[in-house]
Amino acid sequence: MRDPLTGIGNRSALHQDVLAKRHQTLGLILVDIDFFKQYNDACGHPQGDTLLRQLATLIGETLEEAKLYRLGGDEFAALLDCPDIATLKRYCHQLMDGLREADFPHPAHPDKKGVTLSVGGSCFVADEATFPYAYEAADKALYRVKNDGA
Ligand SMILES: Nc1nc2c(ncn2[C@@H]2O[C@H](COP(=O)(O)OP(=O)(O)OP(=O)(O)O)[C@@H](O)[C@H]2O)c(=O)[nH]1
Repeated sequence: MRDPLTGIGNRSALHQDVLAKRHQTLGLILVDIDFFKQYNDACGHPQGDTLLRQLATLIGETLEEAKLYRLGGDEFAALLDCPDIATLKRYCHQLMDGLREADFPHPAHPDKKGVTLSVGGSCFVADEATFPYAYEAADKALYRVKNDGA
């Protein structure tokens, strides 16, 4: 249940890990690369693959406590123990700080920035019934950020 490109877990692994942590309070952080299509078009698909691997490493290094997953395409997830929203926010800031420090170039970024990520998260008590809602909340938060151009 690993993603062959990055070696981290895949979507099924995320579901399995949530169920294994039933009744625990968890944070789910979803991460999506901005303008990845343009990155591939400008740098080539193999370099796009390299960026995906580099980001998997970066997310792992900046969120040491988390388990990581590639959900498909340019989407990643991190799952970690998280007692409250303040902790979740701290983790999200930690990730964005790590990305700024890494300063990956993106030659076709429309805002002439390096690689940027959209990040959204939610806290939930793990259960098969709560997970879909937690996922939807994190996904909505991510797309609010993406649409704001943050
Ligand atoms: N290099 C590489 N590219 C991939 C892989 N899987 C998906 N993609 C590419 O990821 C891109 C995702 O495109 P979109 O979903 O439009 O995402 P985006 O360009 O980041 O758009 P925004 O998120 O709205 O900024 C597509 O061009 C896919 O071809 C992969 O394994 N390797």
